Amino acid sequence: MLSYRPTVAPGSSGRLAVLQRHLSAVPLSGQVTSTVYPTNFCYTLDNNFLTREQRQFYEENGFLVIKNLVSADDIERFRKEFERLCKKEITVPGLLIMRDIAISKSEYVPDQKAITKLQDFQEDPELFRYCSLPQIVKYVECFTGPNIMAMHTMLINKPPDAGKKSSRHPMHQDLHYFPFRPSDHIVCAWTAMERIDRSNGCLVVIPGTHKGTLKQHDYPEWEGGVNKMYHGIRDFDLSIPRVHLVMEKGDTVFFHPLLIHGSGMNKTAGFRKAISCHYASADCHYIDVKGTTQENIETEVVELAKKRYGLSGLTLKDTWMVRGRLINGERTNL
Ligand SMILES: CC(C)CC(=O)SCCNC(=O)CCNC(=O)[C@H](O)C(C)(C)COP(=O)(O)OP(=O)(O)OC[C@H]1O[C@@H](n2cnc3c(N)ncnc32)[C@H](O)[C@@H]1OP(=O)(O)O
Ligand SMILES: Nc1ncnc2c1ncn2[C@@H]1O[C@H](COP(=O)(O)OP(=O)(O)OP(=O)(O)O)[C@@H](O)[C@H]1O
Ligand SMILES: O=C(O)CCC(=O)C(=O)O
Ligand SMILES: [Fe+2]
Ligand SMILES: [Mg+2]
Repeated sequence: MLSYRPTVAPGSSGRLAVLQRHLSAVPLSGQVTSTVYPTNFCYTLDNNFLTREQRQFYEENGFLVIKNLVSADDIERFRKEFERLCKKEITVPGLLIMRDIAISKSEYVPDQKAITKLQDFQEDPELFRYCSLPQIVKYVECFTGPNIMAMHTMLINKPPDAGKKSSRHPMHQDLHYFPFRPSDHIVCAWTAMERIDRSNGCLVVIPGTHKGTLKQHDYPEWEGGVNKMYHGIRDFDLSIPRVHLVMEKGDTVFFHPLLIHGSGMNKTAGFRKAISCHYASADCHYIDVKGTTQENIETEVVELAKKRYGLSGLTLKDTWMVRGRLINGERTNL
């Protein structure tokens, strides 16, 4: 059985040392049991696929790392497809190609290497294969139940930092972007396409924050600029201990949409790659975000849709309805 050892930010407090010991001790993958579980789990479902340890870990921490879940062959295929898209050998409806703010504002002549992220690849059959990989969907079902929608897809190509620290992703909760609930039936799968550690900007999480509420998000006040829509938690206290998820190629983390996370600066010369999908139960329902902390992101997304597609009068809900794709079961609500 494999076990998972995170690294911990400097200045680890006693509390964090305890957490680290806890994290290292827990076996996280490889076993399917038919144990009957007690009923006090609220973030995972009773489908007997996760081990009791895996369930307990997710319940307490809001994330679960499964080692070596995606094969090197599949990752190679995603990488090739990414290159074809960057070189514009193919075009895909709805695909959003985003450059890093520091690169977009510089004299730098953009080539495929200037791309920081592909979003909304649901119409690209090769990349979308990621979202349907059976070994991923098996885990997803433990959080969403059998009616599964792929709501949001990304291939993140974190560039070498251009010296402005804009390759960082501020600490945030993904639920800020989502006008659907309940949050416990939403989960992100994020797969490392190569080894990812602190040198190239790994995911950084604050364990247990999935038990909290959705916080106010705004643009952080970063001197070197912030990428479009990279909102962060307002007045975020950086003294709170963070856990750095060091992952090998193919390792996959499943995490709750309220889990506070971000990613560090890429200090290497390479483009750090990860592929991800946010899934939700098709039985979730849309909410109106007017008058909530999510109103600011709705305004931005709606403005962008207007600029790109000339459509006015959209809501955040509309932009998600068109992107969602059924993966399993029945498309009931979303
Ligand atoms: C859970 C999940 C949802 C969490 C997240 O994914 S958070 C991040 C979400 N991010 C996004 O959705 C990013 C969306 N990206 C975009 O909308 C686009 O890439 C844009 C930023 C609008 C740029 O697209 P496009 O218009 O095609 O690019 P152009 O090169 O023509 O530039 C147009 C104006 O936009 C600026 N720009 C380009 N890239 C960025 C950037 N990364 N951040 C901020 N501003 C940017 C660019 O400088 C230009 O500005 P002006 O010269 O018009 O003032
Ligand atoms: N000044 C800041 N304001 C807001 N968020 C920050 C700030 N500095 C870092 N962060 C965020 O904190 C998270 C983790 O950053 P951290 O510095 O711990 O990781 P790192 O850069 O990968 O590692 P290292 O500390 O080894 O450089 C990232 O999401 C990053 O964007
Ligand atoms: O840096 C990454 O790979 C993760 C980014 C992220 O958390 C997001 O786009 O929501
Ligand atoms: Fe995120
Ligand atoms: Mg740092």
